[in-house]
Order: sequence, then structure tokens, then C-alpha cells
Amino acid sequence: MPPGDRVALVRRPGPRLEDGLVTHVRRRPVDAALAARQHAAYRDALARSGRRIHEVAPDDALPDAVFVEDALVVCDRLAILTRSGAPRRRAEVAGVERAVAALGLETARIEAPATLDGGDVLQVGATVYVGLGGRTDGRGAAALRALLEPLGRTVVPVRTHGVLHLKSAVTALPDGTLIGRPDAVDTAVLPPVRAVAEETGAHVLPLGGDEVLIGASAPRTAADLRGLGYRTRVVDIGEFEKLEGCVTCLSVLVGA
Ligand SMILES: CN(C)C(=N)NCCC[C@H](N)C(=O)O
Repeated sequence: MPPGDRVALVRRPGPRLEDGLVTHVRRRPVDAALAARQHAAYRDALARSGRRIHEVAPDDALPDAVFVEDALVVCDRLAILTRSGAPRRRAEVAGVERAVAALGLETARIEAPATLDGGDVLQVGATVYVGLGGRTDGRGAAALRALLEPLGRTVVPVRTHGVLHLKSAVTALPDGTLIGRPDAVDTAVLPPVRAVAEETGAHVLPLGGDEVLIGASAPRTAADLRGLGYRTRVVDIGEFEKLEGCVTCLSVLVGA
């Protein structure tokens, strides 16, 4: 990957998407054709924000593979292949590993018995918050710390309650302000969390500069963010939200 290259790693959804895992929401039917169109619009939004789209080869046997963020954490030029707390999702890593190799990143992996999902890893400047909940355990957080401290990062474990991942509850604005649902995380170890108007408003993906990507299901939060001076790029990812996905889960951004 040449210096200055800004990449978005994505993985297209397959026909079995509706078999994706649900933990904290009621299962609802998923329209695979609509999901494919929504994913195309999501890729287009990332491309328009100046990212080169790098695709992991899809795998139709893995319904949750589209949530590519959970299989990979990238910090500087280090790509960490995760070991999901959901055993069924562990096979996703093989395809992601091939895609990462093509980018020429250095790789490391979370080894058994530790578990860690990328959705639990929130990087804010030199601080890396790691959610401890249903998918990521203390060993996973410790393994991440061992890999990231040499890169100058401070890893802070955060207990989560009643949510799938840390980033289901809290994400960060471009200036590092945390936004989301303070009720779902151990706020004692976090800086203040700005509460959002809608549950899905907890999820923003900074795209560079003052621009953030946000789901169409959070119009009031998007308006609040515009009031704060941010530019919002809005995408409808409703079919993925039915499976507890959000704007962060569908990509991994590599490069500044
Ligand atoms: C921040 N979030 C929420 C994520 N990174 N991942 C969502 C994964 C959803 C999938 N159905 C599952 O249950 O694993």
C-alpha cells in the first residue's frame, strides 16, 4: 500500500445474509437484494469520501462476513486478525487475511483461547478502548495491549452491558468526543459520552476532516451533528441494522 493511500476494506453480503447472528434484537426478515443495493451505496459513499475500495472476496457460506470490521483491527501498518467470541464467525478471518496480505500490511493475530471482535475496538488518537462483553474477553484485551503498546497506544478495557459490541454503544467524532449510549458502558473509565437522540445515532464513522458517515435511521442525531459543524454523509443500511450491524461494521479504514 503506497504512503498516503486511503483504503476502505469491505466485503459484499451474500445470499445467506438473513442467517446472520442476532443477540440483542428480535429476528426480522432480511431482503438480500435490498441489502446488496444498500451495500453498493455504502461503498459508493466511502469512495466519494476519497477512499480506494479494496474488497475481501465474498464467502456465501459465511452470513456475517459482510461485517468485516469484526475480523480485523488495523493500527498504523499492523493488521491484527481477530478471533471472534462467536465461534461461528471465526472462519471469516481466512479471506480477510488474504486481502490484508495484498495490501502489504504487517500481520499479527489474536490467538486461542483469547477472543476479540473488531467491533469492540474503538481507536481515539493514541487511546484504544476495548469493550468487554459477550464477544471480547480479558485475554483478548490483554493480547491487543501486547500488540499495540509497542506502537505507542494505551489500551483501556471498558465493560459493556446489553449491547453486542462497544461500538454498538459508543463511537467517536473526528475531534475525539465520544457519542452514544452512556447507559450501556462503564462510564467510570471513559471520558464523557455525549448522549444521542436515537439508538442508531451512537454509530458514526469519521471519514476524514469534519465529515462523518451516519445511518439514515438516525436523522435527529445527524441534524445535531450538523449543528455542531460536522458534515454528515447519510447511508441507508437498514437491512444490516436488522442484524445488529451499523456503519462502522461494514468496513475497515486503512490509512489516514
Ligand atoms: C459494531 N458492530 C455492531 C459490529 N462491529 N458488528 C456487528 C456484527 C453483527 C453480526 N450479526 C453479529 O452478531 O456478529
